[in-house]
Amino acid sequence: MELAGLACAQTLATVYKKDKFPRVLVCCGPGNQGGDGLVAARHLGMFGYDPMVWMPKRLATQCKNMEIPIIHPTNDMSPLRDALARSDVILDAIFGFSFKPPVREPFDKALSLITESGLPIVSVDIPSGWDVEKGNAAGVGLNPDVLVSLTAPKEGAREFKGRHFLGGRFVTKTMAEKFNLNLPDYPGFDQIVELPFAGED
Ligand SMILES: NC(=O)C1=CN([C@@H]2O[C@H](COP(=O)(O)OP(=O)(O)OC[C@H]3O[C@@H](n4cnc5c(N)ncnc54)[C@H](OP(=O)(O)O)[C@@H]3O)[C@@H](O)[C@H]2O)[C@H](O)CC1
Repeated sequence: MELAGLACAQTLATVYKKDKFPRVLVCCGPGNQGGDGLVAARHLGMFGYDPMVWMPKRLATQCKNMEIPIIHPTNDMSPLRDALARSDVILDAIFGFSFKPPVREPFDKALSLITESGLPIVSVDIPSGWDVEKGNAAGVGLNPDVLVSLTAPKEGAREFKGRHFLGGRFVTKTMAEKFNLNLPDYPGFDQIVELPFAGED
């Protein structure tokens, strides 16, 4: 989770510079992906961004220690609406590969509000509301500008057409060979590597 969260923070910081996009709304779901989001919020704070966290339950000792404001949603969406109005970019850490449709409350309204905000979105591992195999087949998922796949790109991300990064630099050569993962090398000591645009051969 630590390396995954750092990769998410580094991806957002690579694309959305803090002088133009200082205020980051990190939307955290109820699973491990939400945990990645909290770790990313802490790293973004260390990078000098102004992160804020929206999440469904109290997982956030780290963020409290760093005085990162946390919005605990109820079914009332006004706190999220207000937070979106005070943000420059969104880190989508709501659902990852364990998402199963249909989207349940309060996330159904949240996904619509996030889309309606028009803010740039960086999604973690698989855009929230997309199926890990079938992509946005249900048509209810977010349409992010940037995706950071963790460990390896998922089948459902094949149709993603934005800037695509790979993070989670913890796959050993043995594991990569065992699972036949054809992963690119990471540059230097970076925790992320940008993948060729989907349209490029
Ligand atoms: N790829 C890797 O090697 C790593 C991935 N990481 C991150 O972890 C997620 C997968 O974590 P997991 O906890 O298995 O799943 P999610 O984070 O996707 O979320 C599951 C929770 O979401 C709830 N859920 C599922 N579907 C819905 C829905 N339609 N509406 C509302 N809520 C939903 C689900 O609730 P249940 O009641 O169904 O259990 C779970 O609470 C992966 O994608 C990466 O981001 C690791 O951190 C690092 C390695």
